[in-house]
Amino acid sequence: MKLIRVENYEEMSSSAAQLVEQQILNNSHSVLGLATGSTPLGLYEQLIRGVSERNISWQHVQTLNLDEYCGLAEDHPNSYRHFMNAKLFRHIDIPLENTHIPNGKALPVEVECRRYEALIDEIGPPHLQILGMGTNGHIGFNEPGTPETSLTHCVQLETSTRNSNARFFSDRDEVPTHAITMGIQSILKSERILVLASGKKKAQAVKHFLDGRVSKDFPASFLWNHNHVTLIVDQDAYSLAAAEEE
Ligand SMILES: N[C@@H]1[C@@H](O)[C@H](O)[C@@H](COP(=O)(O)O)O[C@@H]1O
Repeated sequence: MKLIRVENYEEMSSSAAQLVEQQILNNSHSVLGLATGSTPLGLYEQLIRGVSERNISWQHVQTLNLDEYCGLAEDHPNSYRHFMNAKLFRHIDIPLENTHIPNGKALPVEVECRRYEALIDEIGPPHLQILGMGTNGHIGFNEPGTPETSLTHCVQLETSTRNSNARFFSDRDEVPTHAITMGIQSILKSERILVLASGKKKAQAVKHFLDGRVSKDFPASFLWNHNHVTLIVDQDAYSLAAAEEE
């Protein structure tokens, strides 16, 4: 695991953008694994600027997103499809048909999960997968207890996850109870994985992750079983791990 320590959120976002853009420059037909949440927003802003300022072309790039809420239509303001279109896809030159996100409305959900896993194998796996980390160590929506062998599946969201994501909804009760997520195994198929963590609220999770113990109680720890993981942390997110070093 490669650890990159930076000052703050802006530096984390620009270091991550450099790695993503380098991947696209190396291979214009790159497959990128993308994440939602507030962590990658600064990265996406940088990538949008990269199109006009650094001539990065997304024309042949394909993207696979990690997860989607069950029961929300694509045009629902809180669906991850809506988020990705608004925060990235609409502002870059990627053809929308090259962007893939599980369909939260598809039924039966098991069939949608199998379709998505087959898609990962068909067009992917990603050359580079971007990940945020939940405060409980979740990656995608793989909550504690998820086995390492998991493929794309439907999960019941933990109360803590629903609470932290409630800020995006007008009412906590509107936060969906279930989501479709790529499994741990699906994520580990990626060639390289880039994990981002910023802010004090991630400090405990970062410290836990860096202790290196692999356990299904902390899903991000399975990343230690992958050979090409880079973690970019800012000072606040690293603060508890740093305190331990002293
Ligand atoms: N499903 C997403 C994850 O993919 C994301 O990485 C995580 C952290 O979110 P944030 O970046 O807002 O802290 O929580 C959400 O529940």
